[in-house]
Amino acid sequence: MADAGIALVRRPGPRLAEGLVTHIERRPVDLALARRQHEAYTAALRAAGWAVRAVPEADDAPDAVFVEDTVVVCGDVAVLTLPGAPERRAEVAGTEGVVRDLGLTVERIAAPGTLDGGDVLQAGGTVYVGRGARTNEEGICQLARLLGGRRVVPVDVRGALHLKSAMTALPDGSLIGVPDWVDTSALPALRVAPEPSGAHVVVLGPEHLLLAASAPRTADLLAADGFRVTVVDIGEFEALEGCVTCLSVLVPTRLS
Ligand SMILES: NC(=O)NCCC[C@H](N)C(=O)O
Repeated sequence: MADAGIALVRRPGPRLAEGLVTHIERRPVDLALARRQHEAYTAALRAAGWAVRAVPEADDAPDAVFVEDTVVVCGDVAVLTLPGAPERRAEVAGTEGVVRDLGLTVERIAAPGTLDGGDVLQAGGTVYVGRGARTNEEGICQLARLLGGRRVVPVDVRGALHLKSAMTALPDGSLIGVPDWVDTSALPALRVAPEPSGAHVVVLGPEHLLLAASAPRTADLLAADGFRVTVVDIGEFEALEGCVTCLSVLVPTRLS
């Protein structure tokens, strides 16, 4: 059964260990283990009802596995990004082919705008966009125009790579994360995640969440709230500042 929608993923390439690190110390990455972790992550999406669609691999792009950063899907519109890190811009072409195949309306961020998908958090009817090292004001303005009609709220991010490194949303649109990493004055209440990696929650279904194994206290907290919580070990991606959110783009089934 795969009725939740389509999940875009991209397998880790041979140069994964060369991926960018900004806020953490570089440590070695075990490519074979990363590939196994990615398969388990993909299996968790499938088990939750998502039809997994592979974006063509991009072997020369070490960070290509973090496919979320290449596109923002909002309703029927797919906005191809212009990643803030020049090293990552070649990743977008492969994603474009797939979103065109899905029949989405394709738009794109253009220079001098920059925008990473990891900075875009859709929560309820609001689109929060992180303003920081990877996403600039011009990128946010372009996104707001392309998503015309949606409420777009810029949020300053400090000390974290992306907005979704710092906070994500639960199925009811409420926020969970690390208050020190975002300008909370732009936000409604932000529930404090007991550990930093608990800031990253993927909504697999109305009562089903995906979390990293490195966030056991957050997993317990959300399970106590009544959520079904699936946990995956993504340690080799966390070594490159990745999280559960950035390894996929979920395109929910549109009900008509
Ligand atoms: N959305 C995300 O959180 N993406 C993680 C990207 C990690 C990658 N090493 C980078 O620095 O771009």
